[in-house]
Amino acid sequence: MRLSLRLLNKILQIPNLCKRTAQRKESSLSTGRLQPIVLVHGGAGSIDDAKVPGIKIGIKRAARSGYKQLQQTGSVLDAVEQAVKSLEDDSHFNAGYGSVLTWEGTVEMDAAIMDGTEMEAGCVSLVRDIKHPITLARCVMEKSRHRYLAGDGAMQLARSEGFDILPKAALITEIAQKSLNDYKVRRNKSENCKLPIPPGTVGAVAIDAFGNVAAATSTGGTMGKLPGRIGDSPLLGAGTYADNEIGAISATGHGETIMRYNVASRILALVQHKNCTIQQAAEQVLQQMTLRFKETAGIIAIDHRGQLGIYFTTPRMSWAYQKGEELHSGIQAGDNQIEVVCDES
Ligand SMILES: NC(=O)C[C@H](N)C(=O)O
Repeated sequence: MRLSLRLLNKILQIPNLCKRTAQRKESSLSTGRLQPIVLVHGGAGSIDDAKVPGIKIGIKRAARSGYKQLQQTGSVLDAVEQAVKSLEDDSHFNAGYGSVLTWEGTVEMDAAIMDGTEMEAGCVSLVRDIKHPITLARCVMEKSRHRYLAGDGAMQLARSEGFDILPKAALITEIAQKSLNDYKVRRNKSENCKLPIPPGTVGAVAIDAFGNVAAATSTGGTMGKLPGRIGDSPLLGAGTYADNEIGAISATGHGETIMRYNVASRILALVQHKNCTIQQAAEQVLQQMTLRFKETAGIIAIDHRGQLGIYFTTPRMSWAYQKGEELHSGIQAGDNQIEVVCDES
């Protein structure tokens, strides 16, 4: 066992930067005394000041609606799905309604959901004309014999499971159309114009009182992407992951890099094998990724004891979480605004 861990660390080339703080605790599954938390993000990137107020409202609403769902059904999977649905409905975010457009002016969405208890997962890519790709991802997990469906096959499942298929262009907002037009103008002026990563991918992680965790991520991808392009969000171990023995993660940022660097797996490996806190692990992996690839990203994460990791190498990332009556939120490094909220239920 020792040998194989050493070997794994060598293969991953994990530097021993994190202190060994504690032995792994007994499974929290036996205690049932953790404080449930739902933590969400609304994408990492350069967020315009003008968009901040709307994003703040949407991100806090999503954390609260996921938390309420957790209280009602006790299911972390329901909680992350509900939080992400709330963000998919909100045009401030690049997921569901408000998704960015492909070079052809169409919407193609990716999503994944993962349950840390059974390590069950569902993923979809190249999904069109449905409001909630995250629910379709869950459907893949629960209703199909596969774990990942893309394109026509995913749409066929959506139809057979009774999803509303919206008229073409129903998910396209004026802002998304204008951003694509502007990008095409810039790109025509200079071939080298870098593909922008519009923030707004959304994600959620949650933990219940027993230490069960789940993760979910949903996105329209990158603006002006080629049709058929798939990002990191639906790839398990890159943009999304959950394992009750370690924790749950949702990532956002430059998908082509996050998938190559296997961001979620690397962070969880540091927590599991190096006794890093999830925050230390997130900082280390994202800083290394940014150094090596010159590309940026952000993550939200929760470990199996309910410790949080929130970190980004982009200028901003919107996030919020509810824990009991406390609603925490932020958008810039160092932010942590705390409000007390009371749910009527
Ligand atoms: N804004 C994002 O987070 C984009 C997403 N990671 C993708 O590459 O599809």
